[in-house]
Amino acid sequence: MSPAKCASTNIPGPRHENDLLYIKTDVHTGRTYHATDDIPVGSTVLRASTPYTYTIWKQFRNEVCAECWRYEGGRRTFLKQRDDIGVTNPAGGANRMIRNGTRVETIGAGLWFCDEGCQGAWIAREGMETITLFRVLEEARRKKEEGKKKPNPLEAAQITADIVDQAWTMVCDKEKNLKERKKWRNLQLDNFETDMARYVLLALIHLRRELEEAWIPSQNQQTQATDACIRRNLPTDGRHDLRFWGATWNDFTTLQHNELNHLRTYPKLLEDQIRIYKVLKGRFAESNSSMSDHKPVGPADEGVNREEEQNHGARPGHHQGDGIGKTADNGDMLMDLGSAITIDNVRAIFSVDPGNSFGIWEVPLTEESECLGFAVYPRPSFFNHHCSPNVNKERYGRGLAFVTTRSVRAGEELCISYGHAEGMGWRQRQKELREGWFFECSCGKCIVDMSTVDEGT
Ligand SMILES: C[S@@+](CC[C@H](N)C(=O)[O-])C[C@H]1O[C@@H](n2cnc3c(N)ncnc32)[C@H](O)[C@@H]1O
Repeated sequence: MSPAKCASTNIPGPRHENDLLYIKTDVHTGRTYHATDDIPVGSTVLRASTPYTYTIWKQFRNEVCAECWRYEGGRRTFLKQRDDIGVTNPAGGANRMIRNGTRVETIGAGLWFCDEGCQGAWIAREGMETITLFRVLEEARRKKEEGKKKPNPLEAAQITADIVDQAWTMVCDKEKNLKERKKWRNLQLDNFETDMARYVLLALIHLRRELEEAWIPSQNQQTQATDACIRRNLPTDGRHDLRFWGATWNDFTTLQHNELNHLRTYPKLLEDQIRIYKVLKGRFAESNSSMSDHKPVGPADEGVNREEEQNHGARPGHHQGDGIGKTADNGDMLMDLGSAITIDNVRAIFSVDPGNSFGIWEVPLTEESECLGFAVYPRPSFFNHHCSPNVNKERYGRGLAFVTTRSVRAGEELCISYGHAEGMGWRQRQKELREGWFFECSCGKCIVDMSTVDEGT
């Protein structure tokens, strides 16, 4: 693959997407995009350069570039950079550089990159501290997958709004008990839960940054941002600002919430979500959290260096703190996530995922493409579904472009297809959309097909 394919921000199309679209609310299908003017076939009507939050599944994590999402059918040789390894650290506090001739590793943050360009771009947007936060979360990942001890998971029929509220109220009550909360620091997550926790954590980090009026990127982050932009021939200010994640928390949370539908379909998820909340609260929002205690681990558990641990048990510049102003191993200040990790926020993040997220599909898209993860892009989530859509979604790196597949008249609704509806009969399409996206499709094609459908079609 040529380097140009790594340029995730290089998406064709207009910069001011709202010139072509407006949102109108329909009583049956909610908010939906319409064309402001006649639009020719092949026009990009909307693009999103990066999701607000996303996750790449663990099984693909070391095969996919964390920045441009390049994937080569499981080959790994193109992934030259990992986490923040090799990143120049003006603060001088790096813990995983070459020390006494030995590479010192801590547990990985689970980020691999094609090259320094992709690594720099990721760091420019997310900040070095996000790597440290991911590393802390990865420490909660169970080393071995175990069968879960969940004797009596709720049945779908038992899931009601009251039951879900009650379950979270119990968590809220337990949270008041210091002894109970201390236990949360050591809770572990299985692979699926950790992957979901990464999705939640990234959204919380973005929220926290937004709230943190006083948050000023460190000199190190600014240098990284500027370098990455220069390398990619991008402007060094404005759009590629450190605070740019494609949308705001408000954009993200105004998406349709689907908590109840989702939990009714997968009742077991309620326990997973609660466990994830406890882990996030326990590790990122408690005094003396594992962020402060973040240490190298031993060779038996992923490239450990015991000597390093002994020598640097209490590393310089490393607070055993109260969650505020902790210092990361790289010298940057770690943000305090405590105020962002609330039950309401975590529930909102979970309830936006179903029905709004886009699968991160291997490109070029074929029948055999792998689904590498999922991502939520707030603006594109206002596209409604149509079984014969007039807009197609194309992935460019971590960005999406939405392109008309035929000419569209001013005022016409612009729709994409959520799944692989093409070629399916009406009943099958309805079933897929009901089970996967929780709605009865009332697109123009379904209305026509419903009236002409034969029994059993
Ligand atoms: C990704 S959101 C699209 C934006 C949504 N209309 C809103 O107001 O937020 C998906 C939701 O839109 C509605 N929707 C989308 N396409 C639809 C269709 N063809 N028929 C009925 N409802 C649809 C359903 O409520 C679905 O859960």
